Amino acid sequence: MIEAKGLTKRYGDKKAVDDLTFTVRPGLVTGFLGPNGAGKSTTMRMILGLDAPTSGSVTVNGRPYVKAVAPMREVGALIDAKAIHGGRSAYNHLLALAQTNNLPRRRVGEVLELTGLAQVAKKRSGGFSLGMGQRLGIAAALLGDPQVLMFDEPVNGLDPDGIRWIREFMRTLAGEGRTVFVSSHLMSEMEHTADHLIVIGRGRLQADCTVKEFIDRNSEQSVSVRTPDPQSLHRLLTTSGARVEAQPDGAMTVRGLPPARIGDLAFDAGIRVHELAPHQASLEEAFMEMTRDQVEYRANAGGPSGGPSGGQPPHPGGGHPSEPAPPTGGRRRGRSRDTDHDELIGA
Ligand SMILES: Nc1ncnc2c1ncn2[C@@H]1O[C@H](COP(=O)(O)OP(=O)(O)OP(=O)(O)O)[C@@H](O)[C@H]1O
Repeated sequence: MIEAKGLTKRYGDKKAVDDLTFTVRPGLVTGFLGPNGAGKSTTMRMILGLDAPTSGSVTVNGRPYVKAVAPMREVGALIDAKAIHGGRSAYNHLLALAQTNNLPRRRVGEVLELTGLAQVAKKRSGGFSLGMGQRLGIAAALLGDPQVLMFDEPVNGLDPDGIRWIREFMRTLAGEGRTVFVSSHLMSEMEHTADHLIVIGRGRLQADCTVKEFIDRNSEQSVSVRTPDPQSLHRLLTTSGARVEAQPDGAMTVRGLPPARIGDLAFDAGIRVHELAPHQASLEEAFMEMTRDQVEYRANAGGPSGGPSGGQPPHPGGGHPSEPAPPTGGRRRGRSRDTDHDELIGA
């Protein structure tokens, strides 16, 4: 269990983390979401005792993590998978960690098996693909068989197989009763992985709820309707209080009325309906809606973002650019998820 109370971190006059209070519970995958610069990495660093809070506190299993007697048995963390000695084999890397942390040698073999690295255990880790590197980072996190696991952007840059593997692995770890806390900017990924969400924006807590609650609160359901008589239905629905938007493919998107009411109104007016399809917003759409005023860095139309890329590990000693981005316009649709999101968060 991770508990933050009034957790605050200031850098000069900037509050990177601002009065965060939340609990990350065992047996669940808790997604930690926020646009670039929201304060996710700073929060994770404070949980691990790598940064000291300006005020407030955070505990792991009831104690500040720096006071843990056997740190690797309490928390396993994947913060920067590239932080390994490339000349060492996976086996030797894990063995060195086990020996310096007083963990049994047999755990090395066990975590290599668990993460599917047993076959390549004797190969130099410098030659590993990104996905194998992530597996090795996860193997290291599991070495002490900890109850609490923290992953900072674990699927960043992975191919679909690698993403699926990590997703299923996290679900298994939570299924074993462990606390799994994972930051990500890939909303579509979190939608399938997380049970619970903690969302922050500009350092402040924005939401602490289930994925479904978050979507319900931050998006409006719409209904796609097709009819051979669009003009009449458009008029009817508008006079009944709906907002109707004609789509280029002939369908209309209706907001403000539930599907059953739309069907009843059309039936009563003798208007045929050929399609009536409710659209549930995705987590990404709900997230965009909620955080559109809180995005700190964004790609310029003419070039790459001045901000850091999503999923960067903590910024050792280096500051971010400090230009706040202006609020975006309305919600945009009909584009690829990743393009849309990357542009918004400046990844
Ligand atoms: N060492 C530092 N010195 C000064 N400012 C910092 C430092 N580290 C972080 N910040 C600032 O704190 C804020 C939060 O940064 P943080 O890296 O925690 O956000 P994040 O949500 O993890 O974003 P990203 O996904 O870009 O890593 C940003 O405005 C950043 O500029």
